[in-house]
Amino acid sequence: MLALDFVKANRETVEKAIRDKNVALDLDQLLDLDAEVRAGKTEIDRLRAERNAVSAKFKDATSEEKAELGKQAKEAGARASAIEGELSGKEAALKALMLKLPGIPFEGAPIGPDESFNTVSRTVGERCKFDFEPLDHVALIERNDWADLSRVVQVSGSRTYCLKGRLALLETKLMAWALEQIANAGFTPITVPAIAREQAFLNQGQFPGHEEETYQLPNDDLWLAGTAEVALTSLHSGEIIEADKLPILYAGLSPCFRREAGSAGKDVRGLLRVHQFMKVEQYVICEADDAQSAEWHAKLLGLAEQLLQALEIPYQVIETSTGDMGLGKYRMNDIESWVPSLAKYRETHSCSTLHDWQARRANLRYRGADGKVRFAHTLNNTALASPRILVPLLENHQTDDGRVRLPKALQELMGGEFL
Ligand SMILES: Nc1ncnc2c1ncn2[C@@H]1O[C@H](COS(=O)(=O)NC(=O)[C@@H](N)CO)[C@@H](O)[C@H]1O
Repeated sequence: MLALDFVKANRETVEKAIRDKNVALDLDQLLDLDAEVRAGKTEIDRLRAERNAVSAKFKDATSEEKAELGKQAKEAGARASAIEGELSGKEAALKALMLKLPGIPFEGAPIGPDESFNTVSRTVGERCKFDFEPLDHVALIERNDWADLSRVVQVSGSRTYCLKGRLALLETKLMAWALEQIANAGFTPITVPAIAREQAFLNQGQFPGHEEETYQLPNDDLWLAGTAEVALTSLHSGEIIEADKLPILYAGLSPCFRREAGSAGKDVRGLLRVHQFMKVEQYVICEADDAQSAEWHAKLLGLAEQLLQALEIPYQVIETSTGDMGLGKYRMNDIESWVPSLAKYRETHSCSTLHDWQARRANLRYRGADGKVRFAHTLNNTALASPRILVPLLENHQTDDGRVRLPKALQELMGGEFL
């Protein structure tokens, strides 16, 4: 969401963001509707004032004057409620259009309609050269009986899995390890429900627009979130946070649910793209200061890179294009990890700065040191998401006899050199 006065004062910038982010939004229609709503409210106030002025004359009026005054007051009141009736529809339409206003992308973002315009910022880590034919993660799993990817389908349908044995243990320890690493960086570990109300999805930005990617619990008017970001964005909604309590830093652990409605046929083999997964999420609420947001963006990215370096997974950092970063983003850097069997880097992390775009939607405010109340800034990044991270982890560390040598950071966790 953007402030209307910002939109009016920065018309060109907003129009450019609408174009660069491929948003179907007619700014004239939005501003005309806003003008109609404001004119309607002014007219209602005038009519109410007129009715009050008329009523004030009642006490000194003669009986026939009273009849006339009563008629005038009734007419003014009827006119005001008629306008009020029209207004409620217009205000709902205005709110729906306001929710489609894009966050202004930062000037360094590649301008383009989709991910083909993304650029690589940096590549880190040597891609391993195997002196044997490497297996893909599914073959490694089957060889070591580390998951059930087939019989579970008759129970839970496609894109579901059971991790088994040491791989099941590894996932649980990985989540705890990631949570602890981010907690050691000063973030408060917090477990977060995937169950959330519709308003939380509107606040975070998943709605309107991505309802079909979200599992719904219609009997309870609830939905299942695909990321802890949904609940964390609304946890402090409606509060006015004191400046000395900022930044609020959360390391959010939650199950994540995604319908992957638009992904038919994509990544159908194995663990890359599933309906339910676990994720540790880095989340920041900070003051409405672009420099602070930029610092936190770099910090969140750095923490994710630290985890990947500890897991000894080669990766690259992506500068995401205006058309690919999503409606509310100011900036988004994905991190893509090397997947040998695909001979490709695949996204495992996504780091975003949103300035106050989510905070306006979530009514997330703070009182600055100057006493002024402002909307906060929010940022988020993946710390680790499993089972997707298991794909590069298993494949990059496999040995010629189909075992997996654990990176040092995990050997102690798992009590041995091999998974
Ligand atoms: N369907 C899926 N199956 C497995 N992992 C997934 C799936 N969807 C997303 N992920 C993992 O979750 C990470 C974050 O997802 S994201 O949509 O890109 N971004 C977010 O959710 C942000 N809140 C940052 O975490 C992805 O980088 C990927 O590692």
